[in-house]
Amino acid sequence: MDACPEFPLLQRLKTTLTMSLPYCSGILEVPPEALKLYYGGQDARCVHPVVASLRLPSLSSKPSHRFIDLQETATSNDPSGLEALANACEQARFGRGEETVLDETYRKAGKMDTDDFMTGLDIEATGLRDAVQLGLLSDKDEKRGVRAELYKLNVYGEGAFFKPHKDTPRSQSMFGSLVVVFPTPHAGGALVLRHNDDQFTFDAAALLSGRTSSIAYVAFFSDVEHEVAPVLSGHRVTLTYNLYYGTRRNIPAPARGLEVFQPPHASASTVKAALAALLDAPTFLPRGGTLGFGLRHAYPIPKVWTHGMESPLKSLGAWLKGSDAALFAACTALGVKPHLRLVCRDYEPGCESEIVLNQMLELGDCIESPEAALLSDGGRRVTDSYTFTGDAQKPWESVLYRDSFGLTVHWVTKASAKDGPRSAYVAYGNEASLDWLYTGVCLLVDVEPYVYRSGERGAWRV
Ligand SMILES: O=C(O)CCC(=O)C(=O)O
Ligand SMILES: [Fe+2]
Repeated sequence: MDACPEFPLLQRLKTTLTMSLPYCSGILEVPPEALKLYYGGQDARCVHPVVASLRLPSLSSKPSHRFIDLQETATSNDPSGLEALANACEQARFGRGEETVLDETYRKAGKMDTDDFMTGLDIEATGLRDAVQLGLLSDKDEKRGVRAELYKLNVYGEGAFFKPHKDTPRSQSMFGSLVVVFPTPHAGGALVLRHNDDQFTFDAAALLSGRTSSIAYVAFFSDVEHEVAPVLSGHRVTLTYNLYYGTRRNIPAPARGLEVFQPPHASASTVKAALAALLDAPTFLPRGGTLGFGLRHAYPIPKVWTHGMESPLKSLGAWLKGSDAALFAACTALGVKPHLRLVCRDYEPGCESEIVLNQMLELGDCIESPEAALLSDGGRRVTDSYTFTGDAQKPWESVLYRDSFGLTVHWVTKASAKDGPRSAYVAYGNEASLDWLYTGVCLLVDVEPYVYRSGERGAWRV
């Protein structure tokens, strides 16, 4: 019999939570003003959408000022507004070597410069900039912040395309591009991305089908080659933004109305499906147990904890982001309670066991055995600790500590030992010395025995 038949399911869950991609994509529901577009010469940028909408009749009577509600085009059969927008565009050029060239065998599309139009889409207020930051920057870079600079409006009519290329970085801090696709009726025009040996397709026409108040977005790093396949019918209207590293900032949880497709870890429904498939396997933890996940993002937890400070775990649930938020939501949706905990290990040289805490402790200044102090203050020892390796030959790496009162934890992803708060204590060995209790933050999930979870309460089946 296969030693670990649920291996592919574990692998899927781990990959879902940790996979890093060179791009992110999704759909965002936006307010009506975000789909309003003013164009037609220098003055278009000076027209505030609210003021402009009051003055529409006089505006539209002037041929140099035009307005289009892209939401209306999504439901009407009259393409004249989109044709007028397409006609107001110039032919798009592109960079070839040192030059900017026009070559319709390589790129066929219309373009408008930022001086000549004004979009009602506010990428800050709608949460789009945050979605890009969350989806594209890894754990290590996530606090760098993203600044998005509007670059062009493009209209790809029937037969328009853009052959494979990489975007020209406009400065050293430019690291990528963001493309927003409006819900205008069109077919074809998928964006194909290539990176190393991987290929990804972002088909906005398919993603937006049946939606009138959403935009589709894709953001990718500058080293990603990409091409726009020919548009088969209709008009593909896009905004492109150059992405720069910005100033450090914390990012909030995903915006309302945001549906993330990539990366998978930022989508609660993808994480839920992967976790549900694992819990549905009769061979996985047949007698129940505890699943452990290290949090993958950094949080504004005070680094040094002293007695009297608020519990660092108290408000963390509301702060979770990206994969952590998705995992928490997925557990809740499946009816398995996620518990945020601190875990410490290696606090004593040579001792590899872990102790899980539900609050931070201050050990004080006369500690001979920090381990005993932690255990007497509510800490629980992980007596059987298994870490998923991702290696089919030896799926679990285990550390067993013979003690029948502790916890058995199966770590799908491991908590980094030092990303939580820490507190100082004086350890007495041969001589007294200042030492630190280091903690990591993790999420523990109690899994019921298979007979219970597969019964009536197996509500996680999706
Ligand atoms: O419209 C797209 O999806 C990509 C456009 C593009 O590659 C560009 O403008 O450089
Ligand atoms: Fe491009």
